[in-house]
Amino acid sequence: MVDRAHKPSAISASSTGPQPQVDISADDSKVTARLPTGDSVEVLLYGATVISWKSNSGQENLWLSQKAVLDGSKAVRGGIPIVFPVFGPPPQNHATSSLPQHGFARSTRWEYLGKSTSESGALSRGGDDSVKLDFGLSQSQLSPESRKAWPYDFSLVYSVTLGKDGLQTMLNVRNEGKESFEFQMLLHTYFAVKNISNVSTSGLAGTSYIDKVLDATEHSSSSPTLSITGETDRVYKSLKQDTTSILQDDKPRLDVVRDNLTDTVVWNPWKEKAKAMGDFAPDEGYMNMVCVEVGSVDGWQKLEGGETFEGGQLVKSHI
Ligand SMILES: O=P(O)(O)OC[C@H]1O[C@@H](O)[C@H](O)[C@@H](O)[C@@H]1O
Repeated sequence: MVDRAHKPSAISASSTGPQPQVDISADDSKVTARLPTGDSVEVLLYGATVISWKSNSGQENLWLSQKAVLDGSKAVRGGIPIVFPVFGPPPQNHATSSLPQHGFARSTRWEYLGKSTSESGALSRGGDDSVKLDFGLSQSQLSPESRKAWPYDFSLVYSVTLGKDGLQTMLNVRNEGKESFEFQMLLHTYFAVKNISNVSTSGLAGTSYIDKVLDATEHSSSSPTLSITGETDRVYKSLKQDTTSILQDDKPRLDVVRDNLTDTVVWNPWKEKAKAMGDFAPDEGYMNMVCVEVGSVDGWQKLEGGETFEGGQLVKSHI
């Protein structure tokens, strides 16, 4: 059971005043929330994976594979899987070495901690409602294998806030033990796009990146935009701009604003790799997605006993 008391609220929430018209339903596998404006979000308890975020126009903003496994037997291919406590294949000779790629958070069932609603939060200008859904994961909820592989006393609170102006997802990490630990975190967001041929991203210039497709070494680019024209797997480090924008046909489609995080991964598997993934469908799905993943993955965050760290993103959709 995660203690929610340690969690600083990502937006102000209130339970007084007129009852907000937010529709929330929760069952054994997922939590769904819909605002009076029509915006909606669906969060699977497995991995606390956001699997759908629709704007009031009905437009889906996240890409989810048609073959995504949603029964809790495999990390979800699509939506927003949470990467913790290690990004990518774990390095040798590190406390995370025995963990699987991207850690355990995306493949463990989380607990729904409840909701709070607000009429004046950061995502609800002009008196409209927003809703914050909290999910928790702590050491006692891990499988025996994960607990053995990473034997630290931690708790995570993941807050998913839906407002008419966007979706905010914040991860709060707390060291509940006495021994310090190191971790990386990343929100592996699969964004839906109309056609990757006419997609570019901006806000990533003027900084170095590791190109995992080319040679896993450091590169830099001064170009203000990045077009995705083939397999792309870049880790941008210590970004100066807070916002990475996804443009479709030269028009802003989504803005991804980092909060207390410095790094961003841009990933598209392209044709061959997409086809080789058993849970990636349809084969041409790579044309309709791009991952822009905010995180802290360059080096490690260290928490002493009793310390907390919080980081995440605010995503705004232009349609
Ligand atoms: O197949 P997975 O484990 O979900 O990982 C998908 C991709 O995730 C990205 O974040 C990594 O940069 C890629 O290297 C990786 O291939």
